[in-house]
Amino acid sequence: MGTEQTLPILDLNDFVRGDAGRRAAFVSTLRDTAHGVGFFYLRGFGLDEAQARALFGVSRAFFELPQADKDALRMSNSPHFRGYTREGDEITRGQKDWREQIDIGAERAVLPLGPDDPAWKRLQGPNQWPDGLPEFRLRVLDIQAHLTLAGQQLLRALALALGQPVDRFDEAFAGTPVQHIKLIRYPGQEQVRSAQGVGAHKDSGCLTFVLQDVQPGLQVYYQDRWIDAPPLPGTVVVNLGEVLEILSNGYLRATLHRVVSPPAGTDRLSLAFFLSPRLDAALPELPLPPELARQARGVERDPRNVLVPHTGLNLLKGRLRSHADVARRFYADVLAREGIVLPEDAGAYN
Ligand SMILES: O=C(O)CCC(=O)C(=O)O
Ligand SMILES: [Fe+2]
Repeated sequence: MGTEQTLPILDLNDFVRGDAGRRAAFVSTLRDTAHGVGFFYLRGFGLDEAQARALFGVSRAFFELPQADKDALRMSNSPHFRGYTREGDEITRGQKDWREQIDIGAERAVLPLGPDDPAWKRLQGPNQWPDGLPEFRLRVLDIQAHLTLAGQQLLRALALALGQPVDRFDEAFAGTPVQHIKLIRYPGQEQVRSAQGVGAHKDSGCLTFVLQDVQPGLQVYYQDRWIDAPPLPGTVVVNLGEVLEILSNGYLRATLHRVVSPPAGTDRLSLAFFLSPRLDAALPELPLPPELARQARGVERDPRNVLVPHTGLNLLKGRLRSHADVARRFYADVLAREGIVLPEDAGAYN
């Protein structure tokens, strides 16, 4: 279980506004952390504590809506994988996850689709917003914008940390990157049949930011033990996904993590933000300098989730597997063409 060990804390202002010395120190700590535990707290990411509290205020207002109102926004309405998922409808490693959530992307119009256009173009489109909660939409889009900027800065620092030109990732993340938010509520243990808020997993994309309300529960697997990552005011937790691990031949680490359901009588709110390149971006290669290449660990590839060097295709494959109901309803042609077999119940989380 948890130990006294804590994750490093970085301040993004050191990189964005610092002098040469602070910038260099930030890049060096980021390199060690992203190669080591793969998880850290970040300050100075553009959102103050009051804004974070207000976000969780509207998040709670959403989850307290009558079940029928939430179900009206269910994800299976949306070919873009946006919307509400009930507790227990998501599975990680064969076990149900006990959390309810709403998935929200960038608010963009659907892309015009010709008969020969690739299926991943269907991922872009509008969100499903709750009626009567105008502040919900404002707060969520605001935090999406802040975390996107922070992510773009962090990627510049990561490029330097990996001995690349500072703009190595700029183009892939410019303009219309994929900005996927999940607002999540984990019910207390008296209401759930296991303590699995979300089972142990690695995130599949590039960068993940987790903003937590007041309840702990997030744990990170490092050096054969689970380290607690409780909420720390003024910070967001950042971790790396499998795409960065693969692009760096395992120099960067996508770390296993999970959420333990909160104690009986409580619940836990969090927001996870997954930043990926533009749908049409090819993933940039990272030829590492020799001193880093020597420390690259290689990648453990998961035969159930083979990554291809294209963002839209990768994301679509992950989403089809996670949300079988949406897949069957809107992507039957893709399932047939690609020979994808979905699990009977819900999809496997990835
Ligand atoms: O809720 C959290 O603290 C983390 C959620 C998470 O790891 C995920 O959704 O990928
Ligand atoms: Fe995760």
